[in-house]
Amino acid sequence: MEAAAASLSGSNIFHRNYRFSRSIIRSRYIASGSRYFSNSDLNTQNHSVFKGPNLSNVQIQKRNLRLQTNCALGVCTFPENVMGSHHSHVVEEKLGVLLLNLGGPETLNDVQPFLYNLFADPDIIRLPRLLRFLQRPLAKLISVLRAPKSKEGYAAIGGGSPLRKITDEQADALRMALEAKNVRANVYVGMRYWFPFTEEAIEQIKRDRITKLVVLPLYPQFSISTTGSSIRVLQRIFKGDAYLSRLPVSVILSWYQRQGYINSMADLIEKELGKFAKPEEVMIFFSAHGVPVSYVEEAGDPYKDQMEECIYLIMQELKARGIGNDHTLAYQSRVGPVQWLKPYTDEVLVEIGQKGVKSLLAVPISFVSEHIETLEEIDMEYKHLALESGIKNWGRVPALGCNSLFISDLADAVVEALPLAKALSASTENDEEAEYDPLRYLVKMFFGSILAFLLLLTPRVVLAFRNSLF
Ligand SMILES: C=CC1=C(C)c2cc3[nH]c(cc4nc(cc5[nH]c(cc1n2)c(C)c5CCC(=O)O)C(CCC(=O)O)=C4C)c(C)c3C=C
Ligand SMILES: [Fe+2]
Repeated sequence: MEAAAASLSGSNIFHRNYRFSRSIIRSRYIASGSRYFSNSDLNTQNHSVFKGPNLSNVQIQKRNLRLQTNCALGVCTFPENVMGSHHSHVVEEKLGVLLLNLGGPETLNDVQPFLYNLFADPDIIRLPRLLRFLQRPLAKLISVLRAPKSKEGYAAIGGGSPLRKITDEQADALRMALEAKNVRANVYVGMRYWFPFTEEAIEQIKRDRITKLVVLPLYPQFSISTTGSSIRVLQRIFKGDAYLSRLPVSVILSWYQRQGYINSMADLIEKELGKFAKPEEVMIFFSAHGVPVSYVEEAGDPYKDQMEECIYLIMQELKARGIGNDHTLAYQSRVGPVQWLKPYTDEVLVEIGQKGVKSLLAVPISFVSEHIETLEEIDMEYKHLALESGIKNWGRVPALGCNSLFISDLADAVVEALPLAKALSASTENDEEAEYDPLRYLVKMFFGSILAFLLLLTPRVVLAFRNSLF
């Protein structure tokens, strides 16, 4: 988020279907094709100067357009809450930082309702508009079917997700890092699918009479399914709320390109490489959480591009330190019968094992806390698969968690976002979401359940789900 919010005009850089249109976000994504980053727009060190290998001018131009999504939102105001700054305001400024995260079940009994919340999210299962009435019945069905497999995973890591505890620790660490930079702030945690829900965090923010808010999703790269989904929730909550719609807010959409984050990832990799007998022979294996291909190709999700750039930047940093190992990127954790981003982690592990790679360092890249997909999927399933496929020496980079360089960099990101805070003044024009009507909801649920049930009896669907869900 080292970018400033330059001109906030025009259409959306997410092409075609995916639009944050009815939202706070729409008008603030920068889209003017002719506008390239100027030095005053961005910290050019990490953005306009960056050139990936073998990119044509058109690609670079496209890439720069995409990079503009990294800009924080809003303009003006000043860091009144920076301790020691002088101002003549009568109302005392109270800064809030809202950390957004996914959330995870804390007990095995939470698993099915957690999965229901996840699959009921239209940014996770993206149904065509005409079929949206099926969302909740489908979510119910899929969550019930998926729960046994998920429960096994959570049982294997101690009976629940560690995400809440880790995120709370990160919130605390961030508050202290801000304080060390003379910025006093309340730091809140808002989860998308489990407690403490984003709605609860916002309620607390209102009770605390926060006067300026920085929203910081704990996902380094932007995806429709993660940051995008959480921002939609914020839009819904802010809309129509007199206090919230006037609250100056700055949203940090992605921060994978920040030097502090890149350096702390490089530090972790360098340290883990040092544990191998022959560090230079180790393949660095980045494993990112996948998303369905349609997100990227049809909905314009910048996730894949940002992931590739992120890895490029980390490898550049390692190269600058004299570390020139081979590396590769693959995508893990696919769910359901659709195509996900390739290559798939499990397939690549087998392939490189068979090709004779003997030492491998797994680097989880899309998330900054330990969770089921690092502790169970990578540490157990993928490690087993890799060793079976001929890899002899296995290592895994820990998630960043409360790494002090990393947290300090997040604190810098917050400070940089402060002057960009702007009231979101939610617009209701063209609102797609129908007002809540209980009768309409019941009718939808009834017919939706019947349809979902019939759909599930279709032999093709039965087969697809059996292979991919359980
Ligand atoms: C950047 C990170 C993530 C992306 C992108 C993402 C997309 C995505 N996820 C699912 C389905 C599931 N995800 C689940 C757990 C889960 N997902 C992420 C991160 C991203 N998801 C994390 C960190 C976690 C773990 C949370 C925890 O409890 O520790 C699960 C539940 C676990 C399981 O059953 O495997 C599901 C299901 C989809 C469909 C999707 C994109 C469309
Ligand atoms: Fe996920």
